Amino acid sequence: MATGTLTTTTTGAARDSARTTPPAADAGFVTRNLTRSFGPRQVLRGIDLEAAPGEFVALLGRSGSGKSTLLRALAGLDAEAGGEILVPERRAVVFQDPRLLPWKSVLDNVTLGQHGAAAAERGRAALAEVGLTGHERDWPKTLSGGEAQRAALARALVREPALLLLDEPFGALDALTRIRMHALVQELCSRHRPAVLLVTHDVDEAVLLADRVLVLTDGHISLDVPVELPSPRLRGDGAFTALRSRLLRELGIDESAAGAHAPSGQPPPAR
Ligand SMILES: Nc1ncnc2c1ncn2[C@@H]1O[C@H](COP(=O)(O)OP(=O)(O)OP(=O)(O)O)[C@@H](O)[C@H]1O
Repeated sequence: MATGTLTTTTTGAARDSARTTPPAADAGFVTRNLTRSFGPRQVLRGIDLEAAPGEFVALLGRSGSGKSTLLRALAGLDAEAGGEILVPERRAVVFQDPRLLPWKSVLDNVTLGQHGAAAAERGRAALAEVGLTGHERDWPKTLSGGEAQRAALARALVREPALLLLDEPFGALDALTRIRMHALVQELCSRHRPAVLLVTHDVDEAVLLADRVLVLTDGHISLDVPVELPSPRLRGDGAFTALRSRLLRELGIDESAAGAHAPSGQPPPAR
């Protein structure tokens, strides 16, 4: 998947401030001095980030640290964020709940906003990619939680995003479905190569899926580490465990309280 042209959004408080030089045009996304406050509380305190096209970045942080706030700013859903955001025009978001329109068929949800035979064909192809062939004419309420989330992924894919924003997309799924979704997202991302920002509270998930893991603490990126593990990545493998321990420490989570690595696929949350 090609990276789209980056669009610059200078938002919020920084709207009138001096503009900085645009980044290299091949960046996946860029933020400069990204800030966001809610009343007196400054949640994002000037975040500078840059991700390469096709890079899979996971964002960890304790509950309320501002992960979703950062993702919403990148999605263009927050007009009040301050600083500079450079993102491709073609971007898509998948949230924890699938947000399918109940009065539209699964296929019509996937192709929402797109019309004609070519759009329907792309929608059917995206549904096939997520294993939902045969469900095109179904109503969303007849899908299981995992199927609905796969439909939401298809809706994102059909837009051929250069940037895919995932906000705890597996959070509401049972352990087995979550493992299957991990495999599906890995496969789809290796095929389409969007830049990805995955917001999660799940340390194991971040280490399993990402090329790079960030930890958000007190409004700053307190840790930014590449995930350099042999493939396939195995929970319980020495390097996996070492990185997991480092991330848990950064999150201030007692490893014994977090438990051993979780073969059940239900890793400890960073809460
Ligand atoms: N619209 C809003 N109005 C007021 N406060 C908000 C708003 N959105 C977020 N916040 C506050 O900003 C902080 C960060 O919220 P955010 O949802 O980004 O955290 P998070 O790291 O994604 O948390 P979690 O892991 O629990 O989902 C929280 O204290 C939250 O209450």
